[in-house]
Amino acid sequence: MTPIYPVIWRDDRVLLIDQTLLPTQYALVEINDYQDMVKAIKTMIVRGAPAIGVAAAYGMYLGAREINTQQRDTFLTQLEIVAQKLRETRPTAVNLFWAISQMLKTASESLGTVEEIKHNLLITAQNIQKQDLQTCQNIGNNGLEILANKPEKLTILTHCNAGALATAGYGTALGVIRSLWTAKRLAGVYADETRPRLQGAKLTAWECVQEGIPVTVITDNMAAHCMKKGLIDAVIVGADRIAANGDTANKIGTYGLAVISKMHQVPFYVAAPLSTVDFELETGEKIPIEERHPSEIYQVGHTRLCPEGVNYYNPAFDVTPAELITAIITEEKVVKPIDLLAFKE
Ligand SMILES: CSC[C@H]1O[C@H](OP(=O)(O)O)[C@H](O)[C@@H]1O
Repeated sequence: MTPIYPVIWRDDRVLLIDQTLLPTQYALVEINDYQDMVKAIKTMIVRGAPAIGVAAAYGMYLGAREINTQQRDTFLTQLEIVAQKLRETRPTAVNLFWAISQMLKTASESLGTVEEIKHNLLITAQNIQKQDLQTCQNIGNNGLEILANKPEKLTILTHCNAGALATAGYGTALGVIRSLWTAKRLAGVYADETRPRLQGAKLTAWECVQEGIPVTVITDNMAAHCMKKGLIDAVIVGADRIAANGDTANKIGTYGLAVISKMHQVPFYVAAPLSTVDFELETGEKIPIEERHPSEIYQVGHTRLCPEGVNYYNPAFDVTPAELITAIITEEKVVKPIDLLAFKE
């Protein structure tokens, strides 16, 4: 099985798997400048909290590469303009902002010439990518440890795509699923299609099929019925931003899934790197929720679903309160939401 890497640094440019074309077409998009990266994040060619963090880091390097000055202060001022354009792409996933701040930190702490700063920025972007891959593998192993304590194989329900495509590789929620599968502790996956952009039906299903993991795609409104029939042993989802108290922003529909999980006493796990925790936010109340274009609701492919004259509301995320979350699977360990603060530096 060839590992899936959504962001690739090769021959001095970035290649992105175009996730808007999957599963019917696998294509790599060449990104040569930071404006292309801004567009790629906005249009979700690359998506998923950690993946857009990695993409933004490379976007910062591509932007730095285009700055033609040897004056340090001028360079740093122009790099901030690149940072702001990348910040404005999508508001919810904190990994994007974390990665940009890591790149700016490298630039401001780098001594030497502007060329040396640019070199250090590339190294930082590559390290962010490498660290995220290792983080996902650690999340996978920690999830295996906490879940594989029963003799029978597990059936896991997941929402959206928190897989290799959403990270530097391996995945967070799907990272746990991959680790369970490798350890022969997994019976199969139920993947919510995840309206309106269908990341579950298109991307999670694609990843599972690539690895031969049995996957059942269901529409989002079937999850409660599946739990009532006893088909689901646990739910594992990703995260875009976690507040200090454990309230978690994730793809729209996650909150509802947490409520029905509670109702059916199905364990509900969030799998996420610590870089997804925003310790500046005490609770999830102030997590910025991205609203996307209504066409994502009223159109599927070239088919229009709704008549003219209809209003729309298209929040891309919702916030699951900490009390509905059984535990958060991080790269360090599995913690109760209330214990997250222990990781605050
Ligand atoms: C590894 S967490 C990925 C996270 O990001 C997704 O959102 P989007 O596809 O809009 O970028 C979704 O919330 C996933 O859980």
